[in-house]
Amino acid sequence: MAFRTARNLAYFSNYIRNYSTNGPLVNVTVNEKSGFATATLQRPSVNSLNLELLTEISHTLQQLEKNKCRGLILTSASNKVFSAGLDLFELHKPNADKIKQMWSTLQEVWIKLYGSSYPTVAVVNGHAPAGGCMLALSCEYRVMLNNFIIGLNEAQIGFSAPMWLIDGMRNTIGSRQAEFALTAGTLFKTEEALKIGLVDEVAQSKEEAIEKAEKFLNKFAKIPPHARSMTKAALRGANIQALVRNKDEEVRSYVDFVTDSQFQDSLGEFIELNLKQKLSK
Ligand SMILES: CCCC/C=C\CC(=O)SCCNC(=O)CCNC(=O)[C@H](O)C(C)(C)COP(=O)(O)OP(=O)(O)OC[C@H]1O[C@@H](n2cnc3c(N)ncnc32)[C@H](O)[C@@H]1OP(=O)(O)O
Repeated sequence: MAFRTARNLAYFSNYIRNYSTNGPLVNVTVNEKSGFATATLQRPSVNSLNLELLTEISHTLQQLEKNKCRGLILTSASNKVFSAGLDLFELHKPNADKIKQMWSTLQEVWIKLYGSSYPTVAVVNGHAPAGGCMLALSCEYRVMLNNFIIGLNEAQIGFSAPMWLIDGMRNTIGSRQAEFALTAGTLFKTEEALKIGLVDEVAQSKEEAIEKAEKFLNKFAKIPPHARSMTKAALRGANIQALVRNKDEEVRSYVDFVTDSQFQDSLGEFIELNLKQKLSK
């Protein structure tokens, strides 16, 4: 194929890069000029994290690392929900093998996103409870749109967030606020989240949020990427290593916990109370 113009060439290379990372549940576009990638979660209707979506996010992060991504903006195709967290219908009356894979892939996603060598921003353009908040917290910067909620509400559902996520929350909002928030399973409105430092900026539209995200990523334009990533690794490495050491044990105890009848009862009640779609009896 002959490239008649530089524009044609740029279009083709953009196509190749999109092609290599895109899947049905995560759309990735790369701005050839800035080198920034935008990964858009698009699992209808609320980007709940089932095994398929988690696997695709994990694959996307791996590809971005391999392609020496200059910066990532993580966002949602929905204008109401960034991500509703783990797929609660898949946690209810589960297949133990699938739950095992789900948790292990969730750990992988956190390790890759929290530990990425490139800078990351979450454009939180919708609600972000539990696993949705986890994705946003793994990024280095959060820009959130007004009138949504974000937080780690695991306690309300009947379990505790894992240690690595508690540490992420603590590092972001401080120990005292983290203790209040996690023990009560608080979901914060955008303005409240800004006040406690759970999000960094508020935007009125997705376009404005993307602009703010790019402005954050551009701060690193003159910083040598290896110096930036070494510093990030020094700051985040201990948390990652703690999970890596305990990965299999955590999966085992999580599977035991989720399959226990006491948790299943409390999850069933939560679903009945909070989600429109009722359980099939
Ligand atoms: C994260 C790492 C460690 C911790 C591990 C796990 C923690 C978790 O992630 S557990 C998941 C916790 N998630 C929640 O508590 C969110 C529950 N959902 C909501 O609060 C609301 O749905 C939400 C605020 C996200 C959106 O509200 P609405 O815009 O009003 O939408 P609906 O409530 O009508 O929901 C639309 C549609 O989506 C289904 N849904 C919502 N959340 C989930 C979910 N987590 N899993 C699966 N499905 C979900 C809901 O049932 C509706 O379905 P339909 O009735 O078929 O339309």
